[in-house]
Amino acid sequence: MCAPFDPQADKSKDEIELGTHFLPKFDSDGLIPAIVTDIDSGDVVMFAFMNEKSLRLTLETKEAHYWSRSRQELWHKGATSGNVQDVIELRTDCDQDAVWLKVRTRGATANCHQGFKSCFYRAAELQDGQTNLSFKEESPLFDPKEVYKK
Ligand SMILES: N=c1c2ncn([C@@H]3O[C@H](COP(=O)(O)OP(=O)(O)OP(=O)(O)O)[C@@H](O)[C@H]3O)c2ncn1[C@@H]1O[C@H](COP(=O)(O)O)[C@@H](O)[C@H]1O
Ligand SMILES: [Mg+2]
Ligand SMILES: [Zn+2]
Repeated sequence: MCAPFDPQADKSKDEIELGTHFLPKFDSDGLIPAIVTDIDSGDVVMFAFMNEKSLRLTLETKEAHYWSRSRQELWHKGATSGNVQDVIELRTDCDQDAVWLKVRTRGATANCHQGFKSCFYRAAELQDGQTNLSFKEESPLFDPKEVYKK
């Protein structure tokens, strides 16, 4: 099936940056970065990539779909864990080479496969010449071993 958006190639800068047509720019691997935030808190909860198919499925179903580079497969987030991300708004940036998904997450409301609300659950800080990570979320919202059985 045809994607409900045109490729960016051969479009003018004004059409891309100030127009009203979605003209996503995929990189040489056919991927576009997706930043994901929680609709209520505004926190960044995930960063992943989409290909044309996952972007189309996300627009059609209003549930986040990605392309997993490590698993080399289309990934409907939450298919195993139940933590489906309902997409409330999907934005693109000025030059349309990144997307921003504002989501409400189902189930345990954890977006990370480690059970945390956000994948960004640790902060880096320089201490005595060493950069240490400190946990910004107290504990995971689910037990990954139980949920993913691996
Ligand atoms: N559920 C997740 C998941 N949730 C969030 N993330 C984050 O999503 C990002 C992209 O995922 P991947 O690592 O698969 O893809 P990638 O970053 O393109 O590939 P690499 O460069 O890391 O190899 C990573 O930064 C992860 O931290 C997850 N990454 C992988 N999973 C796996 O997805 C499978 C299905 O989980 P559910 O979708 O929750 O059912 C399980 O096997 C999980 O382990
Ligand atoms: Mg990764
Ligand atoms: Zn994560």
